[in-house]
Amino acid sequence: MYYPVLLEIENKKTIIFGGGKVAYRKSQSILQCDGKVTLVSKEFREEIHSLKRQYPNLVTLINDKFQSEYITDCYLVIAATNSSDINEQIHEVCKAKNIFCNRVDNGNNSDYIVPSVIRRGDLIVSVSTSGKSPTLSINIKKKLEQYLDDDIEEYIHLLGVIREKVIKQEISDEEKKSTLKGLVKMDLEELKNLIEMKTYTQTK
Ligand SMILES: C[C@@]1(CC(=O)O)C2=NC(=C\c3[nH]c(c(CCC(=O)O)c3CC(=O)O)Cc3[nH]c(c(CC(=O)O)c3CCC(=O)O)/C=C3\N/C(=C\2)[C@@H](CCC(=O)O)[C@]3(C)CC(=O)O)/[C@H]1CCC(=O)O
Ligand SMILES: NC(=O)c1ccc[n+]([C@@H]2O[C@H](COP(=O)([O-])OP(=O)(O)OC[C@H]3O[C@@H](n4cnc5c(N)ncnc54)[C@H](O)[C@@H]3O)[C@@H](O)[C@H]2O)c1
Repeated sequence: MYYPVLLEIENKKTIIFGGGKVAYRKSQSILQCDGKVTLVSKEFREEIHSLKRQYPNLVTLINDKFQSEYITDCYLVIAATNSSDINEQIHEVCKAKNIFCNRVDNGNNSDYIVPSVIRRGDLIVSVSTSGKSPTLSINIKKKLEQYLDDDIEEYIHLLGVIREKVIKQEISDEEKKSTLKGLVKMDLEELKNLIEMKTYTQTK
């Protein structure tokens, strides 16, 4: 059974074997999170060359086929070749080196898998079917997107600002808890008013 987590990957290196469509999509999502990627493949899609031009310091391309020596000094590995034998070999090397490997061709045999994600500023909604149907994950994500208000990003930002101030206040833990619970019953305008009034114990 998979354990859901959020990883901090800023400036950390992920090695991706493969230079095709999936390697490209995985590279994009890592770069969006400020991670670094090293791709190893004999061929790279044009979009991958264009990522390299866009992020010259974060993307490294190695023109070679998989070799176990490449799996060193990295945080994560993604086995994204179109050969399940090679992906299996990559996973075996990772196991021996205690590095998490995502096998893109086999959701039952990966150390981690990647969910379909909605982001609105600091809000992250992840949807996974534990590898059973990525297409269903994408469909559920699209349905959930319709429920998120346009101003949710600003709303969460203000909640974060006020929460920090509430936590620093010299009031009892009980008062803090009830204030924080009250905050999420307020709407955006009410949060803005609270910030202007600088009284953070007011709740609904
Ligand atoms: C969510 C997303 C995240 C991402 O990749 O970043 C993701 N797949 C996405 C797209 C997508 N995947 C596939 C298609 C083609 C349509 C189709 O066949 O359905 C498309 C659409 C496209 O390519 O456009 C096919 C597919 N996917 C996997 C296999 C192999 C297998 O099932 O064993 C095959 C069959 C390949 C074949 O036919 O041989 C495996 C995995 N794909 C996962 C994640 C993990 C499980 C997630 C979950 O638990 O639901 C897992 C297990 C491993 C992993 O990749 O981490 C991303 C959408 C991002 C978004 O738009 O939100
Ligand atoms: N996880 C997902 O979301 C998802 C989605 C679609 C397909 N898939 C699976 O992922 C695999 C890859 O899909 P794709 O669309 O990227 O395929 P693709 O054919 O576009 O790319 C495969 C890449 O692997 C490289 N490669 C082959 N042998 C290699 C080796 N020994 N060392 C390094 N690189 C090597 C090729 O040069 C090519 O760049 C598919 O076979 C399928 O099983 C997964």
